[in-house]
Amino acid sequence: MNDLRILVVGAGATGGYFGGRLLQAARDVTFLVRPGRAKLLRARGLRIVGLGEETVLHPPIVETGALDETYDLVLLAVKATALTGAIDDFAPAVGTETLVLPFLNGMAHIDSLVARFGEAAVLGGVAKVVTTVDDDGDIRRLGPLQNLTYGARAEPAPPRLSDVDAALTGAGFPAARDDAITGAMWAKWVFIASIGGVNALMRGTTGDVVAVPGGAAFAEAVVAEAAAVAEAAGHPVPAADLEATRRTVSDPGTGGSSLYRDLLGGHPVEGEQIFGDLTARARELGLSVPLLDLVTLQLRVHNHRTG
Ligand SMILES: NC(=O)C1=CN([C@@H]2O[C@H](COP(=O)(O)OP(=O)(O)OC[C@H]3O[C@@H](n4cnc5c(N)ncnc54)[C@H](OP(=O)(O)O)[C@@H]3O)[C@@H](O)[C@H]2O)C=CC1
Ligand SMILES: CC(C)(CO)C(=O)C(=O)O
Repeated sequence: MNDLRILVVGAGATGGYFGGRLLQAARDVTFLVRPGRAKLLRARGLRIVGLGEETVLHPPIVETGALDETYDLVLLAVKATALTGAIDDFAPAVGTETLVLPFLNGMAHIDSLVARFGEAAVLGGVAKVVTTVDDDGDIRRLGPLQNLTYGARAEPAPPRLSDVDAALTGAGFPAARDDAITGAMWAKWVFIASIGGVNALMRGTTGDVVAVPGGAAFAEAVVAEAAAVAEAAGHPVPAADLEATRRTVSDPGTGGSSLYRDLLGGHPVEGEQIFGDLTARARELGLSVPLLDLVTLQLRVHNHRTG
């Protein structure tokens, strides 16, 4: 598996960004997209814009339903709300040697992927990037953060992981293998539940929230609830990561999460996967998480209203 053949499932904010960068670095990348996105990509190209950049790429694309070969690596970059359909759509790309690396926030997707493709095929992954699909359909960077970590969720790591390393590193964004990827995914989950919870409950950026009396204490209380669940579940967030999360939610300059952008845009949000799952685990572990329960309920109402 020297020249790794990569299928990026979803050419949205994360898949379009990291897949686009890999393409720029001359990796063998194909995008699996649905018909609407295919039409737009053919018409405009895949554009990465913002922060002074206007890159236009013309990636190879395959439309869902037309996949007729397997790939070495699948980068899964769909929202959790689209996961079930996406699994069916990319399944023909998964052969006996294929590895699947998901970018999704939360943890629930791992169970769905393992149930379909088996333990050995599914890597853990943490994507950090501040991008959105703008009104023109372009991938718009809203901030400089960009990095990707990935790794085997259990020992022994698949030997093919070194090929994944070779493909993902040195491609224009920081990328690194993490041998404790499950812990890293939990740490990211706590981070995204904290920032997303603060945004969703207060309908403001963390900057808006910490600007008012009581805002910083509220933000701290959301972080504490999320961190307590991770700890009780056996995945305590390392002190440095927790400190970074606390700093981020108390920083007046911090914007909003992708969940908050979806919420403001009136789109369905990943409420069950980021909050419902966390609060269900809290209940099983005998923890009380009243703020996270409120976020869960609020996002259920939002998703019910937006259909
Ligand atoms: N945006 C961000 O800044 C970050 C997001 N994340 C996480 O990454 C994950 C992906 O989010 P994000 O990239 O933002 O989502 P987007 O909605 O921007 O992109 C998802 C893309 O997946 C496509 N898609 C859905 N179903 C299928 C399918 N069956 N086959 C092919 N393509 C499909 C959608 O295409 P269509 O146009 O057809 O609907 C859409 O373009 C989420 O879990 C999110 O929480 C993590 C870090 C940062
Ligand atoms: C960490 C952050 C805020 C950016 O990667 C994110 O994951 C999101 O917006 O969903």
